This record gives sequence, C-alpha cells and structure tokens, in this order.
Amino acid sequence: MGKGKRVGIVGAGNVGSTVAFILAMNGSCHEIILRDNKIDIAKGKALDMSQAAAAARSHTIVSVAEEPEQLKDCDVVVVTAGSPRLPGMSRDDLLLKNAQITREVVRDIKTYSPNAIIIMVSNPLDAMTYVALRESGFERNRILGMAGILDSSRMAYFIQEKLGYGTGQIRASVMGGHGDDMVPLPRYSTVAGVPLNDLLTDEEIDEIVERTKHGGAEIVSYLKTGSAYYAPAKSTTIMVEAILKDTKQIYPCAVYLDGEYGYSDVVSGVPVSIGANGAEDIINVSLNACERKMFKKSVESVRKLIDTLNENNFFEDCK
Ligand SMILES: NC(=O)c1ccc[n+]([C@@H]2O[C@H](COP(=O)([O-])OP(=O)(O)OC[C@H]3O[C@@H](n4cnc5c(N)ncnc54)[C@H](O)[C@@H]3O)[C@@H](O)[C@H]2O)c1
Ligand SMILES: O=C(O)C[C@H](O)C(=O)O
Repeated sequence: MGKGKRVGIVGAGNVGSTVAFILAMNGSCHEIILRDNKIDIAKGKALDMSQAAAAARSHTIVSVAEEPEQLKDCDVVVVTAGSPRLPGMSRDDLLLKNAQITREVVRDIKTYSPNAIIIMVSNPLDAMTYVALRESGFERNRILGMAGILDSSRMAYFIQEKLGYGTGQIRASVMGGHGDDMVPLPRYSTVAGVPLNDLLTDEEIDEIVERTKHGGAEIVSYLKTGSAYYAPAKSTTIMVEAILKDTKQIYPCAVYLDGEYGYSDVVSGVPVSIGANGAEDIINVSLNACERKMFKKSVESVRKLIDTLNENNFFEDCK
C-alpha cells in the first residue's frame, strides 16, 4: 500500500509527531517529512521514529524539512501547526493566532507541494479549514479537516462505557463543526447494528451527547498543558490512509459546503467519501427538524468565526 507516497506533517508537536509515528509503524507511506519551527526537536523526533521504524521492519523513512522548499512534492500534507488550548479556553480563542500560522504554512504547501491534499487539524478546526481553502485556492475536494472521526470515536467510547459491553462494535455519528455546538446523532448510532435507543434511556443518551460535545475540554482539564493527541492522531491517520489507498470509504470530515445541506461558503463536518482525490463525494444524510436546527446552530458558530476573520481584514491578504 502507498509505496512511493510522501506525507508531509507541518507541526511536529503532540498531534503531528503521533500521526507520524502511527504512519511510520503502519508503513503507510514511503516517506514522512516533518516540519516545525523547532527544528532540533523535529530532528530528534525524526531520528527516534526512524529507529522505531527499523525495529518494526517498516520501510517508512522519516526526515525533517529544515527549509520550506524541502517539504516538496507531498501527496498529502497534514497541518497541526499552531497552539493548543489550555484549561478555561475555548478552541475559538485560538482563532487569530492559528489563522496566521495556517496562512504561512499553507502558502509554502501551495508553492512546494502544489498537488497535495491538505488535512487540517489545527483549531478552531472548521475556520482553519476555511482559511486553508482560501489561502491555497485549491479545489475544495483537496482541503479536508479532521474532527468528525475523533468526535464520533469519543461518542462511541462513551456509549461503550455506559453500556459496559459492545467494545469495537459501536458506530457513533457526529456531524457539524468541531466546537461546543457539534451535532452528535444518536439516531444514526448503533451497537452491532442495534439502534442506540433500544439499548439506553433518553436520559442516558443525553448524558452521552453532552459528554461528547465537551470531550476535548475534558481531556484538557486533565492534561493542563495542552490537549488530546492520541485519538486525534489516530483519527488523522485514518484519513491519510484512506487517501493513499484510495479506499473511498465514508468518514465524517470538515469540508467546504457549496449548497449541501442548504449552506454555502462555510465549512462544516459532514459524511464524505475519501479517496485519492480527497473529499470525492459529500453524502447527504436526512436530518429531522431537531437535528437540522442543531446543524444550523453549529454552522452559524463557524460562520461567526469567519466573520471575525473578515472583520480583521484577514482574507484581504489572500494571494
Ligand atoms: N481537529 C482536532 O480534532 C484537533 C485535535 C487535537 C488538537 N488539535 C489542534 O491541533 C493543533 C496542534 O495541537 P498539538 O497538541 O500538537 O500542539 P503542540 O503545541 O504540541 O504542537 C504544535 C506544533 O506546531 C509548531 N508550530 C507552530 N507554528 C508553526 C509554524 N509556523 N510552522 C511550523 N510549525 C509550527 C510548534 O512548534 C509545535 O511543535 C492545536 O491547534 C490543537 O488545538 C485539533
Ligand atoms: O479540545 C481541544 O482543544 C483539542 C481538540 O479539538 C480535541 O477535541 O481534542
């Protein structure tokens, strides 16, 4: 699988380096190139991972791009550059700082890996995916944001914890933006094919929904110096591998909406078929009135962040 493929990772912090490690251990691609402001840290991690790859008999090479031009000709670039939140912060508090970082990083990707598919991870995720799209000028299928797989995995875990059984058999579904207004969908969640409301009470499902919405903050409250990275990294590698293997499997991803679900010129999380061309198809799931209302609120939250960027004349500088 993926022989000869090159994956770039910008931001070799907690999430980026864990993505690299998983890909290297899986032998998912031929080469992984790390890029970070902290060059020595990136070099140390690349060396460490290369030695782990040797131990695992993996053919993946991990190297460092010390200069922007060394992150060249990548098939996929994952962007995790930027600050994580700390306890008491919302993801949205990172907006202006991470938008500037995303802009710089995406300009280099556009120049040196002009055919890459970009997977955004930096927060606030939907707004950063929008920034990447505007800054790159790439077709919308080539810019995806990672969040829905993570949020759905969290919901699946909370269902399993509540039930006490079903490990590995739970399919949970979350749509909308990656914020407090995300839209967990119990109606589309099952355990070994059994609908959730056959297994849990409404109150129990409500608790799971609320905990899912605040799943990121729960981990920040324990870690204190940053945010989650194991589940985010695993979720990101699922997207990278779907692109490299051209699987065309459906995953919830943040993509630019152009009329889908009744919204345009905004990014939100929806089910997407992922393949070699990135977001190849956007799947239209039928939502009931209540779900539509929640989706609308979530889209409006993302739209507010885009408005804030506009008010700061952020997009006037887009090349
Ligand atoms: N979408 C999601 O579901 C999700 C999940 C987890 C984390 N995140 C977000 O991902 C981002 C990274 O999280 P983390 O835990 O890895 O943080 P981290 O602080 O561990 O790593 C971020 C890295 O980015 C680097 N960096 C900063 N500016 C850069 C630039 N211009 N060029 C290259 N590198 C640069 C930093 O040196 C650092 O190593 C945060 O914004 C976080 O909120 C999103
Ligand atoms: O919660 C955060 O700030 C990081 C990430 O978005 C997450 O959900 O873990």
